[in-house]
Amino acid sequence: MADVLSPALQDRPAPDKVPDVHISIRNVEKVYRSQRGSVVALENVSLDVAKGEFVSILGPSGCGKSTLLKCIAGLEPLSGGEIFVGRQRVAEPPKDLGVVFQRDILFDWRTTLDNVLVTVEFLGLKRRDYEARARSLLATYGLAGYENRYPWELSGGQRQRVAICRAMVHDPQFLLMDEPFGALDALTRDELNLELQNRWFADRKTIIFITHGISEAVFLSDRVIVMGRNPGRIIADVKIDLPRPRGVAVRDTAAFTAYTGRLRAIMDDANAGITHAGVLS
Ligand SMILES: Nc1ncnc2c1ncn2[C@@H]1O[C@H](COP(=O)(O)OP(=O)(O)OP(=O)(O)O)[C@@H](O)[C@H]1O
Repeated sequence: MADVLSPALQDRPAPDKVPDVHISIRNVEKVYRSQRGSVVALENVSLDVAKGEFVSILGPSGCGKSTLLKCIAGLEPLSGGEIFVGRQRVAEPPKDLGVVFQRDILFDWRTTLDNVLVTVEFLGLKRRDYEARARSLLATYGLAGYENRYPWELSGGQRQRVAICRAMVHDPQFLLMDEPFGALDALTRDELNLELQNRWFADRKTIIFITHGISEAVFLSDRVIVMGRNPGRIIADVKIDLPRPRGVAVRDTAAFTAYTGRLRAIMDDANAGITHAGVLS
């Protein structure tokens, strides 16, 4: 984990000239303006995510993690810079995208299966073409037999599994996850981390995962990005070089502890407002 300066992203070739870059965030600025003044939520944020890569974003509250995610998802207009998903410059929500939010936002009047198929309806796709996949995804996430239950009949962990199935039902190539397990108890969170990792290992979707959990980020990720605040910006980019697939026992290894220790120190600096001159690799 040597400290090295990364090459300036603006000096790299255009995203459509780099075949394995899936998401390219280039010099992104986001300013929220209101009658009470302006908030610079993101300043000069640049990040490339490769196809099939699992990248987590850590950072103190208010550093712009959710804003960045909404910009990638085409849900917030940029104040500057540009974002590419594949060869497409993001101007509206990309179809090839699944999003999971911290709160599952299931519709109470819809069954589990109908909640999963919401995405298909929203995208104007034919429900019958996706029903078998929806059932199979639910089975993969341990929800076979729950297809006709309503959200209020499910536990928090089960609801979040439904939300993940809903994000994946149209087989998108990339997933954005905003603290999807933040509201769950530690045991359920561990279980879902393991499931997500195994699923990712099989599918190799490109995933950007926001979390406050350092251990969760190290466990799941190929790289962990740390953001600082005022203004929101990237202060570190740490490659997690641990063998895959990872079992829970990896957390007891010295290498894992070294990563969490290093990231905790960077997070402490971020909380204290200390700026890192370079980017870690
Ligand atoms: N719609 C908005 N209008 C004005 N300011 C906003 C808006 N949304 C977010 N902000 C501000 O932008 C900054 C970044 O917010 P954001 O929600 O992206 O941070 P975050 O890192 O996701 O925080 P948390 O970890 O607490 O969820 C904060 O200062 C926040 O107050």
